[in-house]
Amino acid sequence: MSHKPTVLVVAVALVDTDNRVLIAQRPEGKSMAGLWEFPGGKVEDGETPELALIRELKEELAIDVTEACLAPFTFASHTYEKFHLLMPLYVCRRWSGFPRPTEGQTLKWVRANSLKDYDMPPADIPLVAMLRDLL
Ligand SMILES: Nc1nc2c([nH]c(=O)n2[C@H]2C[C@H](O)[C@@H](COP(=O)(O)OP(=O)(O)OP(=O)(O)O)O2)c(=O)[nH]1
Ligand SMILES: [Mg+2]
Repeated sequence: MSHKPTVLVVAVALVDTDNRVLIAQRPEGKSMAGLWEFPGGKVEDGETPELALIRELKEELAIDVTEACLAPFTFASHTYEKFHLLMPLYVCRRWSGFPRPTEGQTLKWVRANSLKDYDMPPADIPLVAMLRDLL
């Protein structure tokens, strides 16, 4: 029996017309600083996962996404030292606006085959393999 809380985080693979995926490098001062991740964040009380992701994409990348453009793809379920992460991953190919780093992150568009060259949180490793198969 584990006493770790389960934390619900939503994330997205934004895919452009060249089939590249957007990743963001977590800034200094945050947990797992320096690692590359899929944009997203924690689902807050009273939010659906989709509305949380729409909010996070506005906050972190200044883009607008609609719920209809969020396709559920897979999820991560990973035990960290202090909590268990449950993280649905959506795929999104349509948004409005041009993604820009509003929170000090570094953004990068990467081919699915090259995602393995970026240091990502351990929870993300299985997701990378699935994206490689999809794209
Ligand atoms: N966004 C995101 N978080 C991930 C990924 N992989 C992974 O282990 N995580 C973990 C890191 C964090 O512990 C948690 C997300 O927390 P966060 O700090 O980004 O949450 P947030 O955007 O709501 O930001 P904050 O207001 O809590 O600072 O999930 C990923 O690919 N994307
Ligand atoms: Mg975040």
